[in-house]
Amino acid sequence: MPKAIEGDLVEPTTENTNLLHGSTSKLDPGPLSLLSSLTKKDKTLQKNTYKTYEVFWDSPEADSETTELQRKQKSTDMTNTFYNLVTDFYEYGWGESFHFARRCKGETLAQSLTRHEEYLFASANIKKGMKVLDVGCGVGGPARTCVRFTGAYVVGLNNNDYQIEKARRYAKQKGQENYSQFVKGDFLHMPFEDNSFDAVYAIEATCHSPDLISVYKEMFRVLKPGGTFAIYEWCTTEKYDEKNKEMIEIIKEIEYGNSLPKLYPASYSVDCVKKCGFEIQVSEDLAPTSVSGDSDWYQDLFQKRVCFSSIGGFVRSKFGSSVMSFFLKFFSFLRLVPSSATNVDKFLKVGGIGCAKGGKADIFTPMFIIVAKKPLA
Ligand SMILES: CC(C)=CCC[C@@H](C)[C@H]1CC[C@H]2C3=C(CC[C@]12C)[C@@]1(C)CC[C@H](O)C[C@@H]1CC3
Repeated sequence: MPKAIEGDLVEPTTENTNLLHGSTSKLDPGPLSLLSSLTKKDKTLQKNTYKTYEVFWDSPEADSETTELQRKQKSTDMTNTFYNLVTDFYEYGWGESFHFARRCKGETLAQSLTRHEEYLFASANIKKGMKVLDVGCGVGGPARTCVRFTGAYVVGLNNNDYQIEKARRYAKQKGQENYSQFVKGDFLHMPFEDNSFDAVYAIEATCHSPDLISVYKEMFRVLKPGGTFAIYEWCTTEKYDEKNKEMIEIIKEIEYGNSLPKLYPASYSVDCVKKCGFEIQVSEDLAPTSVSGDSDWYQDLFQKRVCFSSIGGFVRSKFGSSVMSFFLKFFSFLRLVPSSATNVDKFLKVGGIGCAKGGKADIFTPMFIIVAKKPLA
C-alpha cells in the first residue's frame, strides 16, 4: 500500500480506516485516552480525512444548494468520514452512548443516557427472546443497555469500521458476545432479509440519512409484520422559521458540526413514517416533558461551573474543554498529534454550541420519539 500523500482526499474504506486508526480501536479509558489515542493515528491520513470532511461544507466554487446536493448524494461517505474523526472525542467527552437525554436531579450523565434508552425500549415493548435491530449503533452503548434491560438479542448495524471494532471489543469486555452482534453495513441498503426482526430502533442516527423515507423504508422491510419501529429523531420544531436568518445559521451549525445532510421538521418525519406503511402509536417531542428540577438536554454541553466530582464533568465544562483545546494545540505543535485534531475539536464545538443554541431557542430537538407498528397484513 503506497503511503498517503498530504492533501489527497480519503475514501472511508475499511482499508483506509484501519490504516488511519492502527491499533487505537483497543479500549483505552481514562482522562488521557483522547491524547494517547490521537498520538497513534496515521497523521497524514488524519489530516486528509479532515480535509475530506471539510470539502462537503465549503467547496469555494459551489453555492449552498450544490453543496447540500453533494452532501445528500454522498451522505454515506461524509458520515463515515465524520465518525473516523470524532469517535475518540465522543468517547472522551460523552461516554459509550452517542446521544442526548434530559437529566433528572441527582442523576449522572451516564445514568440519564441509560434511562433515556430504556424509555425507548419499554415504549417499543422489547422483550426477552426477541431479535432486535439497532440502526446506526455507534460503539454499541444503547445496544448493551437493550441486552441488559430487556434480555433481547441485539444486532447493531453501523457503516463505520472503527466503531464496529470498538462495539465488538466492548461487548466482549462486558460479557455480551452471545447476546449481541455488530454488523458493518449501510442503513440505506441493509444486509438483512425481509421480515427478519421483531423490533427495529434507531437512536439519533437516522438524521444522517440524505432523506428520511429511504432509511425508514429499509427499517420497514427488515421488520416482521406486527413488529415495532422506535426512533429518537433529530428535528426542527414548529418554532423554526426558515426565513429567519439567525435560526437558519443555528441549524447550519448543527448540520455542519454533526454531519447532517439536512434537518427536517418533526411533522415531516412523522409523515415519512406513515408513508412507509407504518401505523403510528406514539409521536412526541420529549424535550419539553420536564419534571421540576430536571435539566434540559443541552445543559451538559459546556457547563459554566466546573464540576470536579467526575472526569466527565470537568471535561464537559467550558474550562475543561479549553484545557483540552490547549493541550491539543500544544501536542500538535510538538507534532505528537495530527494538527487537524485541533480543527476537529473546533468543528465539534460549533456543532455542540449549535445544538445548545437550537435547544434554548426551542427550534431544534434531538429527542422526537416515534413508535409505530408494521401492520400484520
Ligand atoms: C451526531 C449525532 C446525530 C449524535 C451525537 C449527539 C452527541 C453525543 C454529540 C453532539 C455534540 C457532541 C460534542 C461532544 C460529545 C458528543 C456530542 C455531545 C464533545 C463534548 C466532545 C468533547 C469535545 O471536546 C467537545 C464536544 C462538543 C460536541
